[in-house]
Amino acid sequence: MPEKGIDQTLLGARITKQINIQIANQLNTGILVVDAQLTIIVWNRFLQVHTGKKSENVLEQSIFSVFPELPVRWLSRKLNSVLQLNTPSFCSWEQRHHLFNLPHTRPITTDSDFMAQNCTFLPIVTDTNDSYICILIEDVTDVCHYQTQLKKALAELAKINRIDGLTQIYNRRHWQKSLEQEYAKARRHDKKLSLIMLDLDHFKLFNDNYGHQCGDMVLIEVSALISTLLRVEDIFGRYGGEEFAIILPETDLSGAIELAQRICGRVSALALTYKEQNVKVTASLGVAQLGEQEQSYEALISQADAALYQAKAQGRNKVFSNQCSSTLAVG
Ligand SMILES: Nc1nc2c(ncn2[C@@H]2O[C@H](COP(=O)(O)OP(=O)(O)OP(=O)(O)O)[C@@H](O)[C@H]2O)c(=O)[nH]1
Repeated sequence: MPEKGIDQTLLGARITKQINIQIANQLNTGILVVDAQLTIIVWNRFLQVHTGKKSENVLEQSIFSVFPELPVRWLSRKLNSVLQLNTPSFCSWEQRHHLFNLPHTRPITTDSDFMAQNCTFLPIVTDTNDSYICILIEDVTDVCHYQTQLKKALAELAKINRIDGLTQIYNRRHWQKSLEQEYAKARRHDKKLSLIMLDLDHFKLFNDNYGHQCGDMVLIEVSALISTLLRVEDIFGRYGGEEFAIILPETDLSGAIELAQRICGRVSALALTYKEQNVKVTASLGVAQLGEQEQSYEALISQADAALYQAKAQGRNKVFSNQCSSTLAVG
């Protein structure tokens, strides 16, 4: 009877071992077990398929000789802490895209030739008190690919949300939001803030005389030119059809007027051609500096707008500044 019991226990253990091996070989996850010296003890079919290395060629070998690409210092430290603390550890594809150079088998084009991996490091202690680490390598190439695509799409959407499609400068919504923030900053830190509103002169004539495409070309070229004249902190946006606006943080009125005059001169000197015809463009500009009396960013826009209106009324291709309700012609 006792002998039969021992036989059955041995048989049970053997069956359990075979079941475990078969499960390990059918899983779509790499299973790698190493001992305390980081020598490979278990190697499943997934790893055989993805490395092209059979178990007889890797068992009893150091993990670092089978995978020379592994970061030795980082992984040794990680595995040692798993052994010493007897707690699992994890490394996601977001931390390291892959640890093991296993080629991915997807027909999709991804940023890497290798399979993205989530790796789990599990401590195993046997009843004879021997320590091992089971490394599970999960193929997350699809997750990584679609998340990367999603991130790119979201970044593109965020850009579309901020950028004017025609001129590639900030659109009105983003520009106005920026002005609101700059206004609050200027008020909080008692800093200077100026604004330039710019409107192309008789712009309707470009469309009427040469067609809408010519009008679009003028808008693109003028905004590209102005972009080259600004500092990185300046915030340039398309306010309306042929109206542009520039926020000038930490800039006083004289600095803003100087810039506006430079822009006015450079726009009128712009040599544009459309279908072999010379196209002449000029702009009118209104400048305002934030003063005590403006209680909102909208009030600052109104000041610059009033100055722009004066520039138009006084014959165009001019810079006007409006401060403390006195209008000053500067162009
Ligand atoms: N091609 C083109 N035209 C636009 C665009 N947005 C607005 N416009 C045109 O810009 C013109 C603006 O005309 P107006 O507001 O009369 O101003 P203006 O002709 O520039 O005259 P002043 O501002 O008084 O000098 C209109 O004909 C609009 O159709 C655009 O994206 N592309």
